Amino acid sequence: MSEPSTEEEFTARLRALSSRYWDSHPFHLRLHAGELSKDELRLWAANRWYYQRCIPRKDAAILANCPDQDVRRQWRERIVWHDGERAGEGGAENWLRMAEALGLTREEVLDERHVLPGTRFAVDAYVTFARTRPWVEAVASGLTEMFSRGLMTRRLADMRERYPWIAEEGFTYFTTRLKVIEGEGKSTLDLVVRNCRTREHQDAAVAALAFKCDVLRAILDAVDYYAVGGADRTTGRS
Ligand SMILES: O=C(O)c1cc(C(=O)O)c2c(n1)C(=O)C(=O)c1cc(C(=O)O)[nH]c1-2
Repeated sequence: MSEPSTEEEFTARLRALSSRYWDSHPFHLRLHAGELSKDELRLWAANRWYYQRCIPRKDAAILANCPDQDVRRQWRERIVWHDGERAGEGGAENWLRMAEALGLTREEVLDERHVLPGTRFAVDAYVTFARTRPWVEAVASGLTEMFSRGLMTRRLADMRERYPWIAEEGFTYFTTRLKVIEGEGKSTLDLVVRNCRTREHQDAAVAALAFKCDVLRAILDAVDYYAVGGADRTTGRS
């Protein structure tokens, strides 16, 4: 069996996956350049909703699989952040408000009528991964968040500038997310490094992060196909 990487080498291997992250996806490039129509932005928000909705279930699967009380105490905060302490609060609620600011009704987002098959398959694969893999691999798969801060900061600035018709309340999801993201990314990285001491575990964590990058890109592939081609969502034909 190979020797484990040092902490620095292991961290560098994880960070190197940033090239596979969804910031460079053509759909994100068009979003940032201000090139999306209102319908395309709505399709994006309604599909991302399915990801947002499933994240707390993914995190609950991690809790269920994790025997370490300290880790569980730290991790459960994520579920509270997304679901809120009570109805009408939390990240999921703020995502819905953004969808409304883009012109969608709450009902059409909640009933998932715009969620594309590719989005559903990709997001469901992420939840299944967290349910079925060791908890530390599932935690490692969430490390895409290390890469998300720069992207989200740019997205917020570009959307405010390039889509001035979006009301400021629509951006609360991103402004509040940005406040927690740096701390979460760093503590998640520490957790993965501390708990992956063999080469085998380190390789599994790198593979988990690569898998997650593919989940995210698959969501945008689905949205991009229907947005660019103007394909009919029931037949898939242009
Ligand atoms: O807007 C983005 O680009 C972006 C990316 C990611 C990510 O990289 O996984 C997350 C989020 N946003 C996000 O808002 C969020 O709550 C989140 C949770 C997770 C996760 O895997 O647990 N990723 C992300």
